Amino acid sequence: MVYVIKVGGNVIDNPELLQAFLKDFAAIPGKKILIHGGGKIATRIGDKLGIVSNYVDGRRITDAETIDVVTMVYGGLVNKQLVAKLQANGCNAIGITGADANIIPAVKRPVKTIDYGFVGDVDAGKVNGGPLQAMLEAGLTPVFAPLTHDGQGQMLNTNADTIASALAIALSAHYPVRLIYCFEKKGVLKDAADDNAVINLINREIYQQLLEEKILTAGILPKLENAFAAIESGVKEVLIGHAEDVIRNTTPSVAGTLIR
Ligand SMILES: Nc1ncnc2c1ncn2[C@@H]1O[C@H](COP(=O)(O)OP(=O)(O)O)[C@@H](O)[C@H]1O
Ligand SMILES: CC(=O)N[C@@H](CCC(=O)OP(=O)(O)O)C(=O)O
Repeated sequence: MVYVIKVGGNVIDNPELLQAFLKDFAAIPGKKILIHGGGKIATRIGDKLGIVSNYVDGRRITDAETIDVVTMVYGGLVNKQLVAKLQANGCNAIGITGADANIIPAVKRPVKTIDYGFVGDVDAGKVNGGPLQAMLEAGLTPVFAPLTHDGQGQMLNTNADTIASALAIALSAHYPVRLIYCFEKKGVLKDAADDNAVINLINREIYQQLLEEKILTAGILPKLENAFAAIESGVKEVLIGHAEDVIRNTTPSVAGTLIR
């Protein structure tokens, strides 16, 4: 089993939670990949530079100045800090973006009603799993920043949940894969204000119902859409759960929300 694990910005932003998560992640035996977000840190550093962040439907409008900020923040600061902390925990991490070894080619999102700027759309079928497999077989743990490229020299900003799903799909051609979304809630909640109202299982039918009841909002929607995309393209299991439960979620007795 290969574990493809995504950790979100709210965990990265919380030093204690992050430290505990990285220690647990490092302790997971076998082949694994980490994908990180960092949207909040990019916003903060952008603000310091006078480059204000704008979002539409949870996606950052990435103009020419913003792609430079996110390339620095995700590909540099966040990625390398995570790698150094994993190394300190005995995990042989290698930090990369989707441009490295051409693992994630993407297409700049076409302008329709909204111009997202340098945002990359990924076709999971075009992900190059080969270099990833070579790293895993060499005992390395790839750590991905949420960045892709257009093959013509331009870096692109891609949502980290989408990258995790695309990498999980590409690897599922070679290994059984469990995709785990780790964030600061115990799972998908039936009531966003009640941290204990975890929905244990979501299938397409339940998902439709939850959408109609308007229980799901903002941040959780891209996670679920990417989770279903993964399940429907060969990924064996997808879990959405708390970063504190990451070890448990690599065992059969899972905590959080299972997507089926
Ligand atoms: N039904 C729900 N269950 C869990 N989280 C929800 C729900 N509806 C909205 N959310 C929000 O979605 C957020 C997660 O999205 P996001 O911040 O993008 O995650 P990440 O930290 O992984 O990048 C949570 O912090 C939570 O506030
Ligand atoms: C295109 C787009 O929106 N990209 C995201 C990438 C970072 C991300 O996904 O971070 P979290 O997982 O912490 O939300 C952004 O710049 O915010």
